[in-house]
Amino acid sequence: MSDEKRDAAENEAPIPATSTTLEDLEAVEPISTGENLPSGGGGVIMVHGDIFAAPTNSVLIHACNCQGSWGAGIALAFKQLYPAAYRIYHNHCINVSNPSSLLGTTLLIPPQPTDRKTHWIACMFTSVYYGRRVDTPDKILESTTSAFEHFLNLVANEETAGRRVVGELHACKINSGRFGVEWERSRKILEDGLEDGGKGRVVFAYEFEEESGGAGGAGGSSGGRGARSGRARGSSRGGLGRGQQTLRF
Ligand SMILES: Nc1ncnc2c1ncn2[C@@H]1O[C@H](COP(=O)(O)OP(=O)(O)OC[C@H]2O[C@H](OP(=O)(O)O)[C@H](O)[C@@H]2O)[C@@H](O)[C@H]1O
Repeated sequence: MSDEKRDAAENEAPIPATSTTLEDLEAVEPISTGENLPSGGGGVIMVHGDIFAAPTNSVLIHACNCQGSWGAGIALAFKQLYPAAYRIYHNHCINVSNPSSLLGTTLLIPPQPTDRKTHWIACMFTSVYYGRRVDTPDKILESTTSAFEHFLNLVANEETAGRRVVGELHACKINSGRFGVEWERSRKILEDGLEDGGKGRVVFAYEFEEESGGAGGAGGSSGGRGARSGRARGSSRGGLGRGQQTLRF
């Protein structure tokens, strides 16, 4: 589908207030035991499961373009599950005179009372555009570095302000689907960012198996039902080095 057609389709697509997807989601209970956390220093811990089942008040981190569309991949699932947060993201993008000025920044959206799940959403602007006009991997990684630094500052500011609870940090394998950047390269940037300014924080990053028509794969499918079309794999605990543990959510 051309970018123009996709934009038009996205504008027409209704955002469901309730759906089977949302009902299903209510049944997903996170299992976060806190086992296998690195002692002392923070880092990235791989987990198996569904990011949308993260504990209440968690921050869900994903990569975004600067055009104000959550039209495909996991972003489409965010749009369906958090319509109020989507409107904040969309307005944030269309209210700047030059969308590319958002590149390398993060928008941290607090939990919205009208959204069904109490999650923060962190939108890391890592490419100006999407589809055929997506930035190069090197440029995306450069933007990821500054966006993640910005993100950690925003979290620290929220904690200092103390108005709202900022819970665990949970990320999908940012940039590794439609943006086409090898996950390990983005993971390294998160690790380095946490080492520099993470204050011992941990980011849980999700291994997520796609079923056909799911969100993954660079330049892949149109997204279908978005992230909910995938399924969690079984967990494996213990016996792994730091940064290689797997937990199940
Ligand atoms: N429920 C779930 N739980 C946990 N992990 C899940 C999941 N569902 C999918 N994943 C995984 O999440 C990773 C990211 O894969 P994606 O292709 O989505 O994102 P990306 O970061 O490469 O690219 C961003 C652009 O895609 C979007 O669409 P728009 O352009 O806005 O329309 C954005 O806005 C950007 O533009 C892949 O590993 C998926 O397996």
